[in-house]
Amino acid sequence: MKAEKLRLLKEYNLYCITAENLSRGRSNIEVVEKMLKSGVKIIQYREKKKTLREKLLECEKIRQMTLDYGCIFIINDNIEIAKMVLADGVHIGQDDYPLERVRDFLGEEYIIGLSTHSREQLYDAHKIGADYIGVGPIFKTFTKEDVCDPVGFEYLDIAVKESKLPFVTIGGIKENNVENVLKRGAKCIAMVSEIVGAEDIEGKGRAILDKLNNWRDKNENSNGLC
Ligand SMILES: Cc1ncc(COP(=O)(O)OP(=O)(O)O)c(N)n1
Ligand SMILES: Cc1ncsc1CCOP(=O)(O)O
Ligand SMILES: [Mg+2]
Repeated sequence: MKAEKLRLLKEYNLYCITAENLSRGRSNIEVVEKMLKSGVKIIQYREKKKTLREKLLECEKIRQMTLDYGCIFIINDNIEIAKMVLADGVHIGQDDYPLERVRDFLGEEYIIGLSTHSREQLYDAHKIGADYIGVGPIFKTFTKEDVCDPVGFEYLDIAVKESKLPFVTIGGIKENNVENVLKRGAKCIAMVSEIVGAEDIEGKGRAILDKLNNWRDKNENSNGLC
């Protein structure tokens, strides 16, 4: 079950993250509905400003919606909400609860993703039992308030060569620069503002999924990896 979900993170895929403040007046629920209709298979709920009660109510709804569409549901930071709504997993950063404690709290079936910004953190993530890692921010981004400097392609190249875990590339990635990231070997791509800020979220999601699928077909066929 978990292995099947993790396969989605290993493949060419679009990993969509919510941000109501960038959603042009649309609610997280409306945005998630559109993401799901576009065919996205991994959604993270990331919400920094709402109360726990508000977040729980939204996550309960999104849990049901993602189950209806066969989409993985990851919750950022709020590990207790993830347990309450039976999400598929959580995403934590270097300053959040230690991964070992999160694993104790959630158990083996939950997916735990960990943000990494350096080779040292990548190896640590393997050691402490992360299921996948975040690699970024690749480019400059204004979406995250306390973001560190971009790690650029230098760390992405390390992750491509040395990560034994699935990795999700994040930070400043858009429809018009995603190929630069794919060229370095990234497969699972996270986007926030590009998706939630699009006038036509469904169209934008489909266009990026098409781009990833075309890239996969072209490159995996020519490498004889299919
Ligand atoms: C897929 C993915 N990668 C990185 C992050 C960032 O997590 P974190 O460093 O904990 O920062 P916040 O998102 O909590 O501000 C992420 N959320 N998802
Ligand atoms: C949550 C997060 N973690 C690292 S960069 C980032 C935000 C990425 O947002 P965008 O895709 O809009 O640049
Ligand atoms: Mg965090």
